[in-house]
Amino acid sequence: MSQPVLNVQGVSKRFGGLQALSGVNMTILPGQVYGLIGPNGAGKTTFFNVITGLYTPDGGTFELGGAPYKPTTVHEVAKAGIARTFQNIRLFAEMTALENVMVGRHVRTNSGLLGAMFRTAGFKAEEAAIRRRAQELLDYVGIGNFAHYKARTLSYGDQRRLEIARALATDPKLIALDEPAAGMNATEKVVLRELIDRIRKDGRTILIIEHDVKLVMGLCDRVTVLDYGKQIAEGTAAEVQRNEKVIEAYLGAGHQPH
Ligand SMILES: Nc1ncnc2c1ncn2[C@@H]1O[C@H](COP(=O)(O)OP(=O)(O)OP(=O)(O)O)[C@@H](O)[C@H]1O
Repeated sequence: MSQPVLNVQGVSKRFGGLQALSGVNMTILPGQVYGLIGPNGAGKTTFFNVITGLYTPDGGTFELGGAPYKPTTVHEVAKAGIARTFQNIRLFAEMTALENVMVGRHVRTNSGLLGAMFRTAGFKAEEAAIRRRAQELLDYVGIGNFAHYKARTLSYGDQRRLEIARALATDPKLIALDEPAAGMNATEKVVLRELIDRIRKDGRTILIIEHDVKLVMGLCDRVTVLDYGKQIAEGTAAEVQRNEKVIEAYLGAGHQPH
């Protein structure tokens, strides 16, 4: 078996009296699209926030590409190789699409602050390379024509694609998408699905939280289901879909996986 991209075991997180995550395990192999689903309040966002350094876990072990990593700060996690998008889009609204992606790329650059201040030759060459790469990524996600538009002027679907481009700019080992289809219409969802498929085909590994169960089932190689912070099922989309506990959790929450 190939080395997992992400291997986390026993992840726990408590908020006061609420056990938001209890002993969650996840192993994601290279090239997989891995889905994380569950009813509202199940702990999906908390899990994302823990593995990406936004929340400090109460317990758990964390490995990325076979090496332990400490999910202590967002910056450290980005450097270690996880890039994420957010349920509530977080772009620099007044910056252009291109600039937003360039910011993402800076995680991987060498010229330090002094280089930037004195605009050294090395800095300028690096900046030009970053700009080229950022434009390529905008083209890749299908919004290359909007490179010079301010992020806030883009449509909702395009802002989500811009977030994906920015995440890709860090050359992540794992790209974590937090409800990428939220608020999208049916046509935008089809385009998103094609994009995620393409990202996978290009050798990336993807973790995705998604409420649209149909999208998850069509896209994911494996799926984990959380309910009240506990992992109630893990397996292929087909296995998870016919799991009694999963059906019950969704029926109890008033909606059914289909
Ligand atoms: N910062 C926080 N402080 C206190 N409680 C929190 C915090 N973040 C999440 N919780 C609680 O932890 C539980 C899990 O929430 P979480 O947002 O992870 O669920 P979710 O599965 O992402 O839900 P949704 O699908 O609605 O986004 C909920 O009961 C929530 O109220």
